[in-house]
Amino acid sequence: MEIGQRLPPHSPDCAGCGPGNPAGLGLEVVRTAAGVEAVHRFSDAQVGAPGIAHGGAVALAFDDLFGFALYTVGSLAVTRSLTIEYHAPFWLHRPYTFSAHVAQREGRRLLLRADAWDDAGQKAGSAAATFVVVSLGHFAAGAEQVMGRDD
Ligand SMILES: CCCCCCCCCCCCCCCC(=O)SCCNC(=O)CCNC(=O)[C@H](O)C(C)(C)COP(=O)(O)OP(=O)(O)OC[C@H]1O[C@@H](n2cnc3c(N)ncnc32)[C@H](O)[C@@H]1OP(=O)(O)O
Repeated sequence: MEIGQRLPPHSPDCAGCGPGNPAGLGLEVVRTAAGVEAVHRFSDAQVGAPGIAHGGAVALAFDDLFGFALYTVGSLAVTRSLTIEYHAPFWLHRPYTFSAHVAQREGRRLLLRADAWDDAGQKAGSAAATFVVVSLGHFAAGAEQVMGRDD
């Protein structure tokens, strides 16, 4: 993976980054020297209080970006805990730069950190997460369910 390279979505319909999910954020994520980065503008579909992105949508952006940071360590892992600090409102339609990296690894535990800045360079949020490394089998039951569905 080269610096600046666009990374592939987790799945076509991923709520964070899937291009086929009209209700998703549609994050476009690139590799950086330290980890991964995405510039995102929250839309009217992610509103909470008028003009401000819903905190859950902001958490989705952080969580999904952490999912991309896994590419930098080549491990398959899932979120076990996620903590968000909301330093300032995330205004709709304004660009925010999210960056994330893997800070530490202890056995199956990956400790991840992320920050988000507005276009004036003010920190709007930060996040910390514990991901736990899983095998491909972790996703098998969900994939079977999707393939067997006819609705
Ligand atoms: C068909 C193929 C399709 C493939 C397609 C692939 C797609 C690849 C997509 C990736 C996509 C990412 C997208 C964004 C990220 C999500 O959205 S992930 C989805 C949300 N997260 C989940 O659904 C996870 C649900 N939780 C679980 O399944 C289980 O709890 C887990 C996380 C697998 C862990 O269960 P477990 O394996 O039984 O592990 P457990 O023994 O509880 O803990 C493991 C270790 O972590 C430690 N630990 C547990 N909790 C904590 C904590 N809160 N703090 C610190 N340490 C902790 C434990 O102490 C233990 O440490 P060690 O004893 O090993 O030193």
